[in-house]
Amino acid sequence: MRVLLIHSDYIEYEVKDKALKNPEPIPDEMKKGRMDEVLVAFISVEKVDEKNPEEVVEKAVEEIVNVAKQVKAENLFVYPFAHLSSELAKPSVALEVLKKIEEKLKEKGYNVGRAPFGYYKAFKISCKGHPLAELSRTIVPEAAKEE
Ligand SMILES: Nc1ncnc2c1ncn2[C@@H]1O[C@H](CO)[C@@H](NC(=O)[C@@H](N)CO)[C@H]1O
Repeated sequence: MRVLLIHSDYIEYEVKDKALKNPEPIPDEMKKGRMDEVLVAFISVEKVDEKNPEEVVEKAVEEIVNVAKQVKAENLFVYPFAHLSSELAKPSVALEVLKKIEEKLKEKGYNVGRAPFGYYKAFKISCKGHPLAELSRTIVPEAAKEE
């Protein structure tokens, strides 16, 4: 899994078109979204993550919470982003992993938004530009490390 973390004044998105034959079904209110004072996590779920999705969910949540505490962000935004890797997991696994990350972050008390999965989206983001405002993480299941 590849994660790009951007501490932002805001992020906003608008769904434009289907990028998959069967994108995630979404209600009208999810076709546009905005979150302010937010730590945005652009996430590419990778093929290697299919070896242990539960483990990469736990590790991703830990990494995101770690950075959220450092930058004092209470709002988090999970953004499905298929452009951080050339070895992508299949969409069914990716969507489940992203939903689990969202769920577990909420369980930890954060306000969590998520952009719809399987669509082309226009988006605007305002990076805060401080030293910890742009970070990236690579997360792999332990099993993959032994190979
Ligand atoms: N392994 C994966 N990890 C993260 N997201 C993934 C994925 N496989 C499919 N998607 C989603 O389907 C859209 C088309 O690839 C993706 N759309 C995007 O990445 C938008 N930024 C438009 O390009 C994304 O919503």
